[in-house]
Amino acid sequence: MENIEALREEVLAEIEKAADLQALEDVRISALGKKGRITGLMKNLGQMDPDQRREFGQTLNTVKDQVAEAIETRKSGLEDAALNARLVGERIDVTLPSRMDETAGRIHPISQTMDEIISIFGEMGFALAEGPDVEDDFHNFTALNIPPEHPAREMQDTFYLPEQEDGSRLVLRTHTSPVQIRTMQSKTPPIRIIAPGRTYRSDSDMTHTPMFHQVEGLVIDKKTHMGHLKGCLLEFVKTYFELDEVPVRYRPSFFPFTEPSAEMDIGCSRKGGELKIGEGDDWLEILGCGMVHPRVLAACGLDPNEYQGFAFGMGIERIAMLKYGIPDLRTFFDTDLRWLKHYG
Ligand SMILES: Cc1ccc(OCc2nc(C(=O)N[C@H]3CCS(=O)(=O)C3)cs2)cc1
Repeated sequence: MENIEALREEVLAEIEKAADLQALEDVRISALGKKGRITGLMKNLGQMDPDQRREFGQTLNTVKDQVAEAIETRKSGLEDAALNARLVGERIDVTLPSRMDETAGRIHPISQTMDEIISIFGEMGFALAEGPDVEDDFHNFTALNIPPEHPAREMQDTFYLPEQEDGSRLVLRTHTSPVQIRTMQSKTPPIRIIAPGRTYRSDSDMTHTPMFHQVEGLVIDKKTHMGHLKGCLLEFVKTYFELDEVPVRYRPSFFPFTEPSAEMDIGCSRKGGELKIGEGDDWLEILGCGMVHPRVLAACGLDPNEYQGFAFGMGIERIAMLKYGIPDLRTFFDTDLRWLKHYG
């Protein structure tokens, strides 16, 4: 029995000393394998008398279990150590700057502004509506109560495409209003849409480019009135400029497609050449708006006695210039990467 105890101590010591999984496996084979030292003792059982065999056998099984358990424990320890060694060796420091050249793409300020405005009105229940950039005379002018001799139809304002075979003239739309016309022709009220997109006017100076972006909105329902218009637009400017309160004022204006028409200003301060929205005693024009003219409703097949609506329109470049402090409109389209990196 003493030599079983001596062998147990010897094997347990070898297990503890095993420096890696292979060394441990070698100890296991040398102790418990077919020709192992513990297995070998089992062969002696045959020469013993029953009492001796029972006692020896129990002791031997106990030692086998203890050695097997010690091997498993040591194996788990070695596996954990091997895993930790890998984790340390293969650790990636995610805080290190990328080796990639940092010219990652950016969203253009115009796209950012449009997306934000669309999202704000989306939250207010407006659906996104789009339409063609090339429009016909009816959808871009006539249906909007813009009479034949109106200056907006002049060549110095509007881009005309070559005359069609039937003599009609197509234009590059001068506003996104045709989208609202098409919507009123195809959908039954209530209507709440926001119509963003490119618009074109034959203009070019520091505050005008031949192509620019607009977002217009339209609400058509029963008993809609100016209070709805003012509540809706106030909510928009508070959310867009991230202010709890924004002073606004409405100045009477004229657009053929709305009556009454107004321009909405927000309170701001320009002290020291720095523009601050929402405070001060100065004013900044943000958008135009008004109640949809009855003739426009009628042109789309809606009865002005049954339905009323309001509409508004804003220039995206103008809004983005305000929010991002961009001085020159033309820089939006210079594709200067330094500019895009700065404002993007
Ligand atoms: C059927 C329909 C009926 C009415 C509509 O009114 C859209 C409106 N737009 C304005 C307006 O002031 N727009 C300008 C703002 C700056 S801008 O980009 O130059 C164009 C006022 S009301 C539109 C569609």
